[in-house]
Amino acid sequence: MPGRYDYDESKIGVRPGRRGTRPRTKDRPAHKDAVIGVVTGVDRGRWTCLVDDHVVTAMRARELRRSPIVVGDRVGLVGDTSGDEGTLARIVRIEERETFLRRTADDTDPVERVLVANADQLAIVTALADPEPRPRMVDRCLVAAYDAEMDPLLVLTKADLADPDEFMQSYAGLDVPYVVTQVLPDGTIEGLDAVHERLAGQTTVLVGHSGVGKSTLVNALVPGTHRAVGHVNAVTGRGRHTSTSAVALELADGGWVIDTPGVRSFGLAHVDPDSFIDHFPELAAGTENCPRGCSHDEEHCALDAWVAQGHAGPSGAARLESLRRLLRSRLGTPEEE
Ligand SMILES: Nc1nc2c(ncn2[C@@H]2O[C@H](COP(=O)(O)OP(=O)(O)OP(=O)(O)O)[C@@H](O)[C@H]2O)c(=O)[nH]1
Ligand SMILES: [Zn+2]
Repeated sequence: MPGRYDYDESKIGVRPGRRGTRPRTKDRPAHKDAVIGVVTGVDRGRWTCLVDDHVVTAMRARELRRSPIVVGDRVGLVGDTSGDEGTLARIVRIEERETFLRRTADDTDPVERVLVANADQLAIVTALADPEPRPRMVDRCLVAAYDAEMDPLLVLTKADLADPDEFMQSYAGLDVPYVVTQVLPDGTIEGLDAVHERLAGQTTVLVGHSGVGKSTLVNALVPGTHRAVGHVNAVTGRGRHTSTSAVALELADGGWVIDTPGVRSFGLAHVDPDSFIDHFPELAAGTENCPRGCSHDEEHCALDAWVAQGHAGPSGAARLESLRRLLRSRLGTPEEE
């Protein structure tokens, strides 16, 4: 399956880089010469875009001044799109996003932000020890993935330090796929093949707290990227904040990984609780008897009876508990993690 960043002419309606072949429809954008690129990096007012197979640096047109343009966005580019040294193209439009990962405004950041566009998988990287896993953060990431209509994947690192079974027990009620990795004494990563398999052909955003081994993983997945590998601070258990801006990296066997060093957690106030009931189909039908506006985490919720009557199968109770945990995680703040 092609990744979302591969050009699909049926969707975009233009042939990137080839002029004069686009259909002349009446809602044709103003910039008829624009070529389509994919944003792979953003740094201080400059966007790095991939156009066909070459890299173009671009600025944002004045009329888009207020529009966030994020990694993964497909954009229309005009001006010098040669990508030659010293050239600068101009982004004149943003194509409609298929998905977007966002976070709500919170105490530390007053603006709701789109973090990454058009990705289809969210890999939540968690060390099994050093630093200790943070289940609340994982739950919040799961909710963010559901909200963004992205598939979650748990990547459990440092299996040399702790057994994954205990951690995974708390996810028994959720059908979240997971892979387990560990760095071997010779520096190779056990479990890397399984990670490759999960990432192949997908556009995957990697999130995780500092020090979990995310950079180590990215360097192994995309050799030659040289993501800075930090050291876990013995006192705080946190790694150094060594890398700063999100970047999309192409996998050799198809697909993309997007590393998001700045993203450690999600404010989730924007998330509609009804949006993730859909991820629990065997419970969703049971909500029909709920009182109007039921939060599904209250006394009169009909789901308790639904599960007790066996409608949700043998794992119904565990699933309901997981659903409620996610519902509650939405109400907390990232600071409580
Ligand atoms: N024991 C053990 N250590 C690991 C493993 N993977 C990574 N590490 C170490 O964990 C530390 C942090 O790894 P990084 O790859 O820098 O972690 P990160 O998540 O990218 O952290 P930041 O760069 O701070 O965002 C480094 O000292 C790594 O060598 C593993 O599987 N086992
Ligand atoms: Zn309910």
